[in-house]
Amino acid sequence: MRILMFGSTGQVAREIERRAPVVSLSREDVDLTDPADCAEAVRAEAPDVVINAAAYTAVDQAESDEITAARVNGEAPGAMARACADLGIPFIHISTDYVFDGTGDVPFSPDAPTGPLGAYGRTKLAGEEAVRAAGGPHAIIRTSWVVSAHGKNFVKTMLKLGAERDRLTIVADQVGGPTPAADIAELCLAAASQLIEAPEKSGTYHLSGGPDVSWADFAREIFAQSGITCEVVDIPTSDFPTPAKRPANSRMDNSATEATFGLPRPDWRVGLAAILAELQAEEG
Ligand SMILES: NC(=O)C1=CN([C@@H]2O[C@H](COP(=O)(O)OP(=O)(O)OC[C@H]3O[C@@H](n4cnc5c(N)ncnc54)[C@H](OP(=O)(O)O)[C@@H]3O)[C@@H](O)[C@H]2O)C=CC1
Ligand SMILES: Cc1cn([C@H]2C[C@H](O)[C@@H](COP(=O)(O)OP(=O)(O)O[C@H]3O[C@@H](C)C(=O)[C@@H](O)[C@H]3O)O2)c(=O)[nH]c1=O
Ligand SMILES: [Mg+2]
Repeated sequence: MRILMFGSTGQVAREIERRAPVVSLSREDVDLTDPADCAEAVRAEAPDVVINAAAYTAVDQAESDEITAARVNGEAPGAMARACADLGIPFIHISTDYVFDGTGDVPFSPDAPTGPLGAYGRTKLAGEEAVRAAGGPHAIIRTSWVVSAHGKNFVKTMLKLGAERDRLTIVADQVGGPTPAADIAELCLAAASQLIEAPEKSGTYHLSGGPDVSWADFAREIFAQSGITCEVVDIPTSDFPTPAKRPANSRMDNSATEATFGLPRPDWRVGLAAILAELQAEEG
């Protein structure tokens, strides 16, 4: 299976590169602000499958830079997907819980109505719609709260802040599933190989780690597992103002993912232990 991947420095891209031989394109190779370049890269490589692991992920920054976010998260995936459809090859794309409005307290199913609260979610939703409209075989994998030993994420932020402070205030009224990038990489690769054989598996799927937790409880588990002494104080979202509004309910129903691709919902506490072990090994 010859895989072309957009992204190489990101959390998910790095975990894919660890697991499979891929031709990966960094920002220097192809900039996603140029959708026509993305399509040309697909045509030039003519692979068996394309995975898009690149995105504009700065949620607050997107509020004041929606034009760039829309190009990277909306137009570029659309151009990639159309190039794939022309070649008749599957396109694997990653999306987010932030396409939902976060109301209620039951897990969102893949066909639940969307209603993004901010620019990042709006642009990611536009990407999903463009991928579906391209009409080729595809998997849109929505995930949430991605963590790994590399890049920017909540685990790394907590390890840094927890070492500096003995008390942190963390929002407790946003609930979702932290998801190790390693598990997303596994699903992307499973979907890639299975869609080549079975394009009828095309659709939108959810992968989020379980059990669902608040950011505050997630922080507590990070400190418990890493042996850091830092008190976590629950606060409401209203006490942590940010440019972008975030969904209160990020719970996602993973059942279709397990039924279709055979991958069960991962336990993020196990993934967290692996991430902390990797970070410790790097420190030497
Ligand atoms: N992070 C999270 O919590 C979540 C992420 N997702 C989705 O998962 C996917 C992977 O996310 P994750 O691995 O965390 O992403 P990261 O933020 O770790 O990495 C983003 C990647 O996109 C690349 N990129 C950004 N802008 C451009 C551009 N203009 N041209 C080329 N490359 C660009 C970055 O390159 P460079 O290093 O050069 O900037 C980097 O490789 C994305 O689709 C994201 O929307 C979904 C839910 C949660
Ligand atoms: C650092 C800090 C954060 N928080 C809150 C803010 C926010 O609600 C929550 C998480 O902060 P982050 O900045 O990591 O959140 P954010 O960047 O919004 O994370 C999101 O990224 C995008 C790309 C996605 O697709 C989402 O699934 C989600 O992972 O923690 C506190 O309450 N106290 C703190 O000290
Ligand atoms: Mg962030």
